[in-house]
Amino acid sequence: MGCGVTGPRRVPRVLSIAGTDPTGGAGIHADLKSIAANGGYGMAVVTALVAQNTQGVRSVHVPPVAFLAEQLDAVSDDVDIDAVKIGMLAGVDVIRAVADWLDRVRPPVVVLDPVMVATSGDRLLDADAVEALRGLLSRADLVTPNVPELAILAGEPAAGTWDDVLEQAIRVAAQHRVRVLAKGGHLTGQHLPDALVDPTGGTVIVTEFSGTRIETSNTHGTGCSLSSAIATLVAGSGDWANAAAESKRWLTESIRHGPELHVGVGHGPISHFAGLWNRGGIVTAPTASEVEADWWAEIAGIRADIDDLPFVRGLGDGTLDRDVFLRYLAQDALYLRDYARMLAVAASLAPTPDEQAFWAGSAQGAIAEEMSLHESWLTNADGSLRTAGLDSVTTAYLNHLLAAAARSDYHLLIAALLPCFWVYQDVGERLRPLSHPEHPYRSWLDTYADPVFAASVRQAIDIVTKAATGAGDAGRAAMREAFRASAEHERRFFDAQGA
Ligand SMILES: Nc1ncnc2c1ncn2[C@@H]1O[C@H](COP(=O)(O)OP(=O)(O)O)[C@@H](O)[C@H]1O
Ligand SMILES: Cc1ncc(COP(=O)(O)OP(=O)(O)O)c(N)n1
Repeated sequence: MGCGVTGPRRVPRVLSIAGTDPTGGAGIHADLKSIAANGGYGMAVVTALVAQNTQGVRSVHVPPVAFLAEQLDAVSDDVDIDAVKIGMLAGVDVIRAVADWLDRVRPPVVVLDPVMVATSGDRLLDADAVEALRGLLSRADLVTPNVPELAILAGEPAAGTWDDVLEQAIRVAAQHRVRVLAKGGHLTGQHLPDALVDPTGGTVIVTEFSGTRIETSNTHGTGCSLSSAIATLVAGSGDWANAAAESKRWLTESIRHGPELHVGVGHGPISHFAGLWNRGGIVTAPTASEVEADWWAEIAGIRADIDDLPFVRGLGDGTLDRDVFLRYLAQDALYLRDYARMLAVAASLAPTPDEQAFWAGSAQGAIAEEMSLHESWLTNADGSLRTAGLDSVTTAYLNHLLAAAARSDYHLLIAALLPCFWVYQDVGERLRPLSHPEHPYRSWLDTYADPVFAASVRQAIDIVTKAATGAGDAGRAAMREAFRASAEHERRFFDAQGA
């Protein structure tokens, strides 16, 4: 069985073919925001320039249709389009040009919002263009009419109840063999459902999405935004019902925050990015090197204290009592045995094969180091092993690591594991030059010259700081604290045996 590894998310490339709204609430402006808010890369081809604001439409200018065709070709000649959302089409000539282009390019997802009349009551589609618009239905995968638009597509009077809306949507869906998103915005009442009517599997499947009407006048561009969101999400997942459900959830959140924007005095826009902003979307993350500098500075005091410890000084100048040193190494060997286990847990939680291999390799390295300590230092003259039990300082350090591992939180665990690499190497860097042929701890000091160890410290720092950049503010703060606490345990570990 192949176990896939998640790569970077593919960003759907979504084209909006629609009119403009200089106040940014509807048309291509709303579409681009909606596409971005739902994780897509937005592109736009303008069908009509509309002088409008939150109070209404003042005039419409439709550029020559040949220029529309040029815009469409400019995009499709260059970009692989994952989804198209079609909004305001203005008139018959524009509809024909878009239909021709769709027939040539055949984008994989086409969502048609059959824009006919704005909230203000102003026409956005010529009266004689309705039949041409019906002709586009067969080229769409989903059509998203509001109540009056659905009635016009059905050639019937507008529905007055949700049940009537659903029946009308089923008739339109069956007649044109196209999915219809029936929307309840133009009905009255607290309950405000939408429903996906899907005839594409032979029988018509109706999936209803319940909702509650928000008391607000910020509903300008809701239809544009909803249809763009669905096009974007379905391009990513292929799941129409889920895309519609998620889009409605996002739209509801965005409608709720619309009034905070204070845009216009009429029907104001929705706040497309409110959810993102509220969840930290405009906070920039530090780079990995900024995290590295910040964390290193955070433990500067601990590092200075370590350098000053009698144990470390004695280790450097060779005056350290041998028995004290051996007690230290005995604890180190005990520590390494469990540290290797935590490294193996990190390997099991790692999100990529490279990181998995790194932690697994480090676990193996820690066990090898423990075994070599026994061989070279902890074997008594009679061949027996010098034994020791875990002291309280080693136990506390291991408990800190165990707690991080027990939470199965990869980020937290690797932050807690890092000081054993980094602080150890840092201390060694300063001790190593003190080594000389007669130094009693020469072989131990010289291990710090090992370039393989230096490379693995570098890799550990890179992995952990990169993970921290993507961990979010709270996650990064927790990682920093786990890192600091481990550095403090390192200090106590050096200090524990006295000197
Ligand atoms: N006041 C509101 N509260 C919550 N959702 C709304 C509100 N008004 C519209 N919606 C939602 O906005 C979307 C568009 O609705 P609708 O008004 O029916 O279409 P259009 O904007 O195309 O005229 C639908 O998902 C609908 O449920
Ligand atoms: C250029 C343009 N296109 C569409 C609309 C209508 O937008 P819609 O999403 O239907 O929003 P309402 O304003 O009708 O709720 C528009 N005004 N301008």
